[in-house]
Amino acid sequence: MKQTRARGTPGRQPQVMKCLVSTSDSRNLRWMGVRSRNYHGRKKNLHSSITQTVGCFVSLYIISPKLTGLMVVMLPCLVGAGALIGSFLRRLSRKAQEQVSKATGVADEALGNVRTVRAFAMEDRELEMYAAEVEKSAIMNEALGTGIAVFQGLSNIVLNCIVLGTIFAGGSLMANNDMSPGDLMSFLVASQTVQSFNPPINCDLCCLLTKMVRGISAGARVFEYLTLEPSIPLAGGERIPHNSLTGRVDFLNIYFSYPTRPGSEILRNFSLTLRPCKTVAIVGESGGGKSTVAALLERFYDPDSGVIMLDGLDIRTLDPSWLRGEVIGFISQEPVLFGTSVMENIRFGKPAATDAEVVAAAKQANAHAFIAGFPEGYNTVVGERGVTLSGGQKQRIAIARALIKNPTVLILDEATSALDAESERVVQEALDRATTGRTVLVIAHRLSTIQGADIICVMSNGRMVEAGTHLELLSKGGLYAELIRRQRSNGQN
Ligand SMILES: Nc1ncnc2c1ncn2[C@@H]1O[C@H](COP(=O)(O)OP(=O)(O)OP(=O)(O)O)[C@@H](O)[C@H]1O
Repeated sequence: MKQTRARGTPGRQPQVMKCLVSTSDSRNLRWMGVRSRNYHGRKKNLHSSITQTVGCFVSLYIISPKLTGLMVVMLPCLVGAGALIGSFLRRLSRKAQEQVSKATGVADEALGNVRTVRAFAMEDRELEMYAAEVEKSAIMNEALGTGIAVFQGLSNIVLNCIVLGTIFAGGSLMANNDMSPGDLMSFLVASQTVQSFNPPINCDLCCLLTKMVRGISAGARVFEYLTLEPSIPLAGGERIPHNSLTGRVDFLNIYFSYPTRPGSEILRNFSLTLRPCKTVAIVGESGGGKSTVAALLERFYDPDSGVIMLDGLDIRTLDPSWLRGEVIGFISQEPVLFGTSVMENIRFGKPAATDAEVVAAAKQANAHAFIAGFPEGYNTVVGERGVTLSGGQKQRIAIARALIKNPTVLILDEATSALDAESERVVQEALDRATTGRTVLVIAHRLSTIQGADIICVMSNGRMVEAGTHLELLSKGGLYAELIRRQRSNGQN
């Protein structure tokens, strides 16, 4: 009896029963492979545990060959049934894990491409997609949790029945004088040694508690982010009726520094007017603040002082989701595509677009021919971030995505600078077609691409230092002429 109490808490329910029950819990989990990492962690103790178990069975056989025989017959049946249910739960667990990865993938893609998502005012749709994936994951994990709970409960009942069955069978043997009371007690005590193969349940509870504490602290950070309010609201404000929108944009005396670098002023007293249906190009040295002008127009940030107006209205009074989703089209140097089909990528610009509208936008962007050449046409999946497409193809899909919403204002942020000469020609052709009849802001490094712009603005240190047509600026012999000279001497056009 002394030995029986050695591993448990004295004075609690019969030790043999407790040991067998606790054995069942850890064994259940191991059968299911749910705690396979812990199992591998205990590999070192495996040899000694096996030796202990074999020794235990030998002792049981010496005490009562009949009871041991009964145990040897019953155990494989139970292990078999457990393995079957365990493999089912493992499959369920794998599917639940895959679903969690899928949900994480959706979030990862949306957060990784947050500028594109915001530029198309698609935050709500991305949120809905993520919520749907998380919901599926929750359902699967609930089913898995229920499965594990039912399995554990059943196992505990079965193992308790084994103890009772052993006592019953032992009692019958005692009645026939085939076994002494002492032998039965020894048999019950020896059988508990099997549990040394597995840690007791309180160890599982400790692990669970540790995980819970870790989960709570990790969750606190998530909730912290969830309660953050964007400094610029995503929606709400005035909208200008489409038929009266001209697309005139005025930047008036803008001063701006990024919130993360409050001391460094990127734009200083910057003023610029984009006239309806005209193309304005911004050029200048790298880091001069050209892309920042586009970011302010998209209202990714608000200026520290000064006003940006659309058709005479301060854009801070306008609905940001309408401004980004319907008025402004944005094409960047590195087109960001999502890991869905070509059709869905183009439709990202206008979720309600029909298939015919998608095809029309693709034709306008010089993309229809190569898309139609794919075996699956518009249903071709472009891979994560469009890896299965060339730079020029990705850019033309991005142009189609921007054009499908028929934007009044189009921003091209170095849209062809990452392309080779041939791709640039095809993309430029698409852009020339796309810019007709819209207010266009072009940000360019390669000066050869903007020589036809109605106005070219030259920026330096956050200010506009020159403005005029290509010929006017060349004849002026200022910074623009110097930039042209530098590019020519570097072998660029
Ligand atoms: N999100 C940001 N947070 C803080 N600083 C930024 C951020 N984005 C840009 N900057 C800084 O603002 C300055 C202007 O950047 P911007 O991208 O507007 O220049 P650019 O003229 O477009 O340059 P390039 O021609 O190289 O693209 C740079 O010094 C840059 O480091």
